[in-house]
Amino acid sequence: MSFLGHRRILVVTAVEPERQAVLRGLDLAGVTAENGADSTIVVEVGGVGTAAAAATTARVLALGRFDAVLSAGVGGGIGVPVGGAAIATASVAADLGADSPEGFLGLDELGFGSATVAADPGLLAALTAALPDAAVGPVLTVSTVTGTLAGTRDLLARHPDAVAEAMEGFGVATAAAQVGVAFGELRTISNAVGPRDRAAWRIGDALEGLSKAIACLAELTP
Ligand SMILES: O=C(O)c1cccc(C(=O)CC[C@H]2O[C@@H](n3cnc4c(=O)[nH]cnc43)[C@H](O)[C@@H]2O)c1
Repeated sequence: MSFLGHRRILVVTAVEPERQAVLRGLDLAGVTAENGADSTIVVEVGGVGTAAAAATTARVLALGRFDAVLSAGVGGGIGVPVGGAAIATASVAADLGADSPEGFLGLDELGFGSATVAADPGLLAALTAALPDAAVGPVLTVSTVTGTLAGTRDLLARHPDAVAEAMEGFGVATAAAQVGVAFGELRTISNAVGPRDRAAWRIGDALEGLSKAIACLAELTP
């Protein structure tokens, strides 16, 4: 059996409710995920933020049992409605750099490497085929959730094609790239990126969307 065209896939979520949503989706499709030695799919909680996500991903990938990793969870939508899905063409560390009177200077401009990790083309193709209604574009990874109009405008000016914002993708991607494992990112939308309105977040809708998306992925897999 395979999942998304891969023999052994690791799914990394930030928090346990996201892991449970992924497991419900697999269950809906009749796929069993266990954190055991023989599983096709293993779902791990990595923690919130890039450091925890990268460390967890690196630790689990070091077992050498995986040929793909998917960063999955809820996220802020950029032109994508609550409950909808966003698939990353790349994960971008959008606030990794330096501020300056002239504006933000990213990692690339500073000469310290790249703030972008592209999704694996095969994994991206499998995700978009299974989820034809999902938005497809760069998914931004931030350390601080965007919460002001000025911050939103700055971010969108720098990343006009971005479809979502979350806090882990770049960390998972960096760990995957270092060991040559295929990487992808899937987000379902809990809130719009914009001025902070925590009461408007719909985590439940996004988790339900995540379960449905994962079920679609599993059903499409031969
Ligand atoms: O209420 C808050 O201020 C708050 C601050 C930090 C994190 C949270 C979470 O709920 C973390 C869970 C998870 O959610 C992802 N997420 C969801 N929406 C966004 C967003 O608009 N921008 C960035 N990340 C978002 C993120 O990946 C976290 O892991 C709440």
